[in-house]
Amino acid sequence: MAGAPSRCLFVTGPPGVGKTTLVMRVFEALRASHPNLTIRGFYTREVRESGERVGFEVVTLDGRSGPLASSKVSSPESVRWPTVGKYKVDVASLESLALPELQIQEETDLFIIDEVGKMELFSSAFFPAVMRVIESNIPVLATIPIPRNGRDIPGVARLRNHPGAAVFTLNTGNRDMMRETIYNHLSCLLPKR
Ligand SMILES: Nc1ncnc2c1ncn2[C@@H]1O[C@H](COP(=O)(O)OP(=O)(O)OP(=O)(O)O)[C@@H](O)[C@H]1O
Repeated sequence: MAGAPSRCLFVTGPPGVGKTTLVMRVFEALRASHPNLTIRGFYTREVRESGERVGFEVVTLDGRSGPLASSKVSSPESVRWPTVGKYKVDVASLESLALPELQIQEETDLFIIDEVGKMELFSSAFFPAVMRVIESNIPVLATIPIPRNGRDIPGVARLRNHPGAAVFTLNTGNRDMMRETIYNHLSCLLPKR
């Protein structure tokens, strides 16, 4: 007998392949087809100045945004912030936007988490909050980085190997088909309201 359909959908793939775009298109499509569902979460997007990438920001699905990381920040407190490449990570800003979105609430029908990556994992509260979502019975669509040299960053392997997880690896040739597959999968999983 076939098992229960996966409730935790993880989208992975190389940088720039279209993970955020896929997740946001699925979100928009679900919002149109299932207007009464409560979908919570956040995504991350680049911040560009004069064509140059200068950082990333966190955007909640209800449209609030704040910094995630920047190459331009120079405030005194930022001296102690963790860095990824040339970017300083504003953990407090991430936490203030993302953590409330990951609270388990009965009325939530779907969580969207873009992404569980190196920057987000500098927050010691972030991964436990993601695990609570994964271990709840609420469906989740999340993005995770592709393993480097065959290795996941710490923590991400726990998501990938979680019972009930399905991992979708994107490339430019399959991303449109994957979007359809994920939308259809979630449509079957979500309540009909
Ligand atoms: N299906 C698609 N068709 C055409 N262009 C796309 C598609 N998906 C993504 N793109 C384009 O590719 C670029 C990168 O997309 P996106 O930011 O979604 O990638 P990502 O995998 O989330 O990147 P990162 O790893 O940096 O977070 C964007 O300019 C986006 O418009």
